[in-house]
Amino acid sequence: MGNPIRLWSPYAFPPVAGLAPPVAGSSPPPSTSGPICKRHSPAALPPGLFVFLAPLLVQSIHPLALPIHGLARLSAVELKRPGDEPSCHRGGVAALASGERDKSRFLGTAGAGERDEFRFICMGGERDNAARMASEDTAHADVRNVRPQKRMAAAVDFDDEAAMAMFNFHETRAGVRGLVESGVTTVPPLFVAPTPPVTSPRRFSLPSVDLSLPRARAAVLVRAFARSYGIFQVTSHGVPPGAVASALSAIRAFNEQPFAARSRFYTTEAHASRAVTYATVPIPRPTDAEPATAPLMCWRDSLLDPDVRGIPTMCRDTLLEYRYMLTSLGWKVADLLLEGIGVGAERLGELGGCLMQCHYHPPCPEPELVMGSREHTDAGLFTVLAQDGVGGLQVRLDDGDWVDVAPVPGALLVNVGDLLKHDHNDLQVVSNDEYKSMEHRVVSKSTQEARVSIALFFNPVKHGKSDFFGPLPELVTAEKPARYRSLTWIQMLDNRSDLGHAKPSSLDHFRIPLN
Ligand SMILES: O=C(O)CCC(=O)C(=O)O
Ligand SMILES: [Fe+2]
Repeated sequence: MGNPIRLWSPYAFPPVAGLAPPVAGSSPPPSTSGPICKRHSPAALPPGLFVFLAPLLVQSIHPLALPIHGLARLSAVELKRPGDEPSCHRGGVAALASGERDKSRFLGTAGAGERDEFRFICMGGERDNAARMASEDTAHADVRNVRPQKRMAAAVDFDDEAAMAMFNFHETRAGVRGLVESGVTTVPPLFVAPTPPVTSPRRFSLPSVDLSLPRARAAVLVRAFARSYGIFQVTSHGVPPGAVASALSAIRAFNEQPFAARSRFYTTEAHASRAVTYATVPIPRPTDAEPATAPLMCWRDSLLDPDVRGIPTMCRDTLLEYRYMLTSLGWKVADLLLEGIGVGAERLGELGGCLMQCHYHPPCPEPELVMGSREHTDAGLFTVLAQDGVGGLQVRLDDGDWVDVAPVPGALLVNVGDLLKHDHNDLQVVSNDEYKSMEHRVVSKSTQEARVSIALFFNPVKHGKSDFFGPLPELVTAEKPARYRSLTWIQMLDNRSDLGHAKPSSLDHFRIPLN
């Protein structure tokens, strides 16, 4: 089989040096993420040409693919198993490429997601068809619970070309770094931000807390900065600078290995037996304003949630050590955040969910056109972030301006998440709006240098259907009534997937209007 990438449309990707198709059985099935987007201009490719090329394309990208005729539209359904608790904290995205049966043959597999949902993207079939096919083809799903995915049902018209381009991109298993290696001089359309990110020239210094200060003083500062910004940096945090530098270097080294070595890890699926997902995953933003756009892929490759079993050996020890140290720092920060709102540290319970995401932002030939990470707030309790010296992280100030957060050697960033949970109480929700979560994003700053960052998300340990978070009772008074209804982690994530990860926050859905 030749190179699986065909230069067939403006969305096509150039060949990647050394690229070989995955060997059947040696790697997970091809997968593509399922952002939610609407149909956009069909003018990019004459429909006749598309129909003509589609069978060739599908055959060329997967050995099992059979010709299909009339690749008309994409459909999606979401399946949920009733009563299931979320089993892992990962986005569950599955891919289906169409094939023989009713033009909807299952080629990808379903990924168990953070809400045990399965999202199928079927090419060539209508939604009902997709639902039927999905229920026939997977043993995981309860047919009675097949329901059209909320937004996709309304805007199911994924753009065929864009979705196909995404499929192709993932098929290369080479990531964004692969594009750069192939010598692209322009950014493929899938990565072009609908609105190029604008940076305000204003200088912004991130507030800083020296953790070697007396505890009471540190708590006052943490409180002040968590209230006014929702993001601050910590110094004298006890994590040796060498440990941070080594972790960042290990991620760089992993991503800069030759294609053959790194592509083994490339998958967009959450794999039970491989707790690492190395992929470029778009952050969907269903609320994107008209004109509708194709899914925006971020200019980055990420190792998501590397757990002991899955971390590539070349960076395993370094990352585990880093994670261990950062977890103790996380405890310290959690203590201070709670103390800052007058809640005893003994109420902290267990900070169970720690999720690590290691981002590699390759240099970009047209940095002004891409997003390294789309604008968003973090969902959980808080995040501790390490970045190298390249820069690109930005925060949105209250007046809407996006400003650079210049990297400070040795400092780590703390970012308050939407949900500061404690036991059955809880953050911005728990803290009854004492703290805020700040919108942030990453832009590309360099045509030459790759940027590396590692985010460690501290999430609620209990995230079942009966684990409700709400404002801590001691923070609710006659003067300051509860600002949020109680919610579960699942409801929170559902709202994020419906309403996007950026502000106005999906949290607003749970806000109690003040008279
Ligand atoms: O890469 C960064 O600096 C930020 C990453 C981030 O915001 C995230 O992973 O949530
Ligand atoms: Fe973030």
